[in-house]
This record gives sequence, C-alpha cells and structure tokens, in this order.
Amino acid sequence: MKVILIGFMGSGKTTVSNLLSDQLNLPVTDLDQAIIDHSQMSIPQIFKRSGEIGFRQIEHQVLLETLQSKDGILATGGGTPLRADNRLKLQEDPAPVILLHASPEETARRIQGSHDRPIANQLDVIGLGKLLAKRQSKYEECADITIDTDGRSPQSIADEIKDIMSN
Ligand SMILES: Nc1ncnc2c1ncn2[C@@H]1O[C@H](COP(=O)(O)OP(=O)(O)O)[C@@H](O)[C@H]1O
Ligand SMILES: O=C(O)C1=C[C@@H](OP(=O)(O)O)[C@@H](O)[C@H](O)C1
Ligand SMILES: [Mg+2]
Repeated sequence: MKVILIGFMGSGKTTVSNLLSDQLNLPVTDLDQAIIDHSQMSIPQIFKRSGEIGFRQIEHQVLLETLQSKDGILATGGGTPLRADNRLKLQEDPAPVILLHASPEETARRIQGSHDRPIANQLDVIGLGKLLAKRQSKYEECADITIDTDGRSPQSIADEIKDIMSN
C-alpha cells in the first residue's frame, strides 16, 4: 500500500504522513528529511550553499530514489511538483497522489515562527497567497484527489486518506 502527499508549505504533509505511518504501520519517507540525510546539511544550509537550484537538483534525485519503493507513505516538499520531470514521475506512479490544501491565512498561522523554510522566511500572508496561486496549477496537474484542510484536524485528514487507500 502506498500514498503520496503533495501541497504547499504548511498544508500538513509531514504531520499527516506521520499519523498515517503510525496507524497503518507503513514506512514513511519525508522528502525533506531524506534530503537532509542525503546531504548531511539542514535545508537552510543547502539553500545557503547551493541556492534553490542546487536544492531542487538534490530534491529531484532523492525523489527518484524514493519513488522506487512500492509501499509506504511519501510526504513531498512544497516545491517538489515545480519541475515538470517530477510532476511526470508523480503522475506515472500508481499510488494515489493526494493534494493537501490550506488557505494563505491558515498557512501563515501554521508556519509562522518557523525558520526552516527558506522560501517562506520573507513572505507575509499576501506573499504566501501569491506564491500558492502561482503553484496551484502545478499541484493540480499531479493530484488525483484534493483535500481542503482548513479547520480540520490532522487526524480527520488522515482518516479520510485511510478511507481513500482502502477503497
Ligand atoms: N490540519 C491541521 N490543522 C492545524 N495545524 C496543522 C494541521 N496540519 C499541520 N498543522 C501544523 O502546521 C505546521 C506545518 O505542518 P507540516 O506537517 O510541517 O506541513 P508541511 O509538511 O505540509 O509543510 C505544523 O506545526 C503542524 O503541526
Ligand atoms: O515549498 C517549497 O518550496 C519548500 C517546501 C519545504 O517543504 P514543506 O512543504 O514540507 O514545508 C522544503 O522542501 C523547502 O523549504 C522548500
Ligand atoms: Mg513537510
């Protein structure tokens, strides 16, 4: 059994994937964590040293390796679907690709004060909304199902995904 979570920063990919992994007893891969393990650097350090282009290159390689697994929960990073080749790989994978959505206001509340997302560091709610709007069609291109997470607990979202996986 396998499922792939995509969506903007703060949509809850990491949180929901950990719940699913615990409750379904399936391995979880968080792409950001896999990138950290691969590079032995934090995400801000990778951005500082290699820029966004360097980060995206590592992200692409680690995605290809991770997609080899036939079972488990994969939480991507918010920028994983930006590259056309990554989108193609996500579309081609037989696992359901679930897009978690949150409004810019909810996103800002959730990621406020976090310093480990270099792309979001300088952005207020308007900037987050603009970036989300710019990315939205790319997310939709690879999503099989979209779940609106505003006002919902991570557990209720995990329950909905468990239903999708068992049907
Ligand atoms: N449905 C939710 N409702 C409220 N807070 C949430 C929800 N999902 C995630 N969060 C919180 O938002 C923050 C970002 O969640 P995270 O899982 O890291 O998102 P992502 O991996 O998509 O960037 C965390 O502090 C997390 O606890
Ligand atoms: O949206 C993005 O460009 C990014 C999202 C982050 O992952 P989360 O979506 O888990 O925060 C992480 O990959 C990096 O900071 C870049
Ligand atoms: Mg995450």
